[in-house]
Amino acid sequence: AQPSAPDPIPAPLRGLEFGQLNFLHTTDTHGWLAGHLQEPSYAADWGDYVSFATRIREKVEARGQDLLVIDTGDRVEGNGLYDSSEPKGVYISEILRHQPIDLLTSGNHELYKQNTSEAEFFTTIPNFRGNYIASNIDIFHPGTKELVPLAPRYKKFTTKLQGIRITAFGFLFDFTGNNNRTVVQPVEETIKEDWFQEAIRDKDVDLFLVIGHVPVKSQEYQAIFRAIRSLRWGVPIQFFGGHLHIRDYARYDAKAVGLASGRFMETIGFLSIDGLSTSTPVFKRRYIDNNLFSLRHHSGLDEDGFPTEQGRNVSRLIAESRSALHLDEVHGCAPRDLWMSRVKYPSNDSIYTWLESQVLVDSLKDESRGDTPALAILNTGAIRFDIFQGPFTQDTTFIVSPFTSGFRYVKDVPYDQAQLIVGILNKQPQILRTPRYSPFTPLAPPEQLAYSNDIVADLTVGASKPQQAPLSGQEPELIPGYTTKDDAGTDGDDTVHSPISFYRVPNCIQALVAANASAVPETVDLVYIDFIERHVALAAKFAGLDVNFAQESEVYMPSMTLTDLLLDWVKTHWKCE
Ligand SMILES: Nc1ccn([C@@H]2O[C@H](COP(=O)(O)O)[C@@H](O)[C@H]2O)c(=O)n1
Ligand SMILES: [Zn+2]
Ligand SMILES: [Zn+2]
Repeated sequence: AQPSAPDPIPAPLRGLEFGQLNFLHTTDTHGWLAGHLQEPSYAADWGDYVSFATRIREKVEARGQDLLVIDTGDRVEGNGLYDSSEPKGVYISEILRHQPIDLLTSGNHELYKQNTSEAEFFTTIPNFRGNYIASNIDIFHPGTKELVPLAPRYKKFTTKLQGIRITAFGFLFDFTGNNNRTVVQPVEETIKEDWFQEAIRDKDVDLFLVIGHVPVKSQEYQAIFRAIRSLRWGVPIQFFGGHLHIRDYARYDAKAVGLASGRFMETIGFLSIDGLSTSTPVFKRRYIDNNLFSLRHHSGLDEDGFPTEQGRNVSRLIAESRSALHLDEVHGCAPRDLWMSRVKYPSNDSIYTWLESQVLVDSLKDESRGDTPALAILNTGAIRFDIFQGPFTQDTTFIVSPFTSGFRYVKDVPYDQAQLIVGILNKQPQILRTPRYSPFTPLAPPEQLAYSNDIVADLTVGASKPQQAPLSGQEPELIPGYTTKDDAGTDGDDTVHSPISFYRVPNCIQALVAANASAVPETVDLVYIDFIERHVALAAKFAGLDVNFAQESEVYMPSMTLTDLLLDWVKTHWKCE
């Protein structure tokens, strides 16, 4: 049976302040279109979002105002609904298209693999007829082999009710890990192109709208802001961003702001602009917790009035898709919660400590290498979500570890030098993982940024697994969750939460896998996830190793991915009572 999403939770809410032009924004949904089945705060699904967007549109249009719905990429990779189908993504693209999205663009995850970028080209882009923009991405057309824009570079349009004239761009940050059938032009170069320079010289524009898979506090957005502002000092500029998986709001000047709306369908971003043509436009932002209590409240409708027929159909489609994919099939039962950053690393409840000390030690072994000890290095970014105590399902498998990266190794490397590599990788700034905060937020001197076990106390951070809303005595107890601090202050979240502590996580972890755990080996097989090969190769050089990775590395445990390794371990070790 399909488990139903947890009941909505009553909590103190801040309302939406509508304006002349209103936006709803999602980013980095990573396939979580079924919502969070184990977390009441984020349990609404894409069907509920379809109903919500309709209800908000009805509300603002009744006041003569306009609504635009935006998505800024990374719609793929990270959830069983996307990753467990063959081919990947077939259910997701069918579900996504039922939300009328006015403007959307690509994230880096749409470009890691050739299949994924071609699915964008042949399915998602046609599904959103004319609304998908790709200002700095090209693709080699799979038929003609010619290099062509992935989608139109920009779009000029007017809004439905007020005829607001908008020129919209859609950018990806300066990403270099894309597959070789695509080309990502650095933003700083794209903005010198004639088409961009002409577009920003157009005088008949009331608003420049820049959507992108780009952090709102980034050099890329600063460059776009400067390019537009240097020519068009009086025109408002609205940015929507993503990629860092955080809630964030940036104020570039009195007429230019940017909003980032979190990750994994936890957040629906809301933004309104009033007084567009005045010298002092007013911007209001809200980060909505994606649950039915919030969505109904902001729509001003109850359980019966809120859902639309279309929304209900999409929720049904999601349930049917999950069923077809057997996402609720239980592979084992986790005996306790394991956290990515809610506890210190290393510690008993750290998912990374569990990986190092149990999963890798028990399961990493290439039969062809006999008893040769291995030193295994993983990037912490390969793990995407916490594990909650209880059933570990087919869905959990991909939620925790969606990527198809396998292992590679270099034989017989001196252990003394190999064991230095992880330390070198962890001295780098955030590579190989998504930082939970903006790199522009001053946190600590740079030398301390690499990795320390300090609590990250007052950051804009995400929440995991909020408790049920306990009401004791007169005072409602707050539910732990997002307590966002951004350029407009601390009142952005719709739900008033108590804060959650987060701890820094290193870029990489390592485990020594050896038959005789107490002996220090002379040489080891240096094993690593193939995704991080170029970083490991560079760090190995710094460690004094003379290894040509392109020539000397080989596949370790052929056709075994980290996902397979984890799942096998869970099936063997986490039996349900
Ligand atoms: N095969 C892969 C692909 C990605 N990663 C990790 O994901 C990070 C990027 O994800 P965003 O959602 O933040 O764009 C990347 O930095 C890696 O940490 C991976 O491990 N393996
Ligand atoms: Zn992402
Ligand atoms: Zn991203």
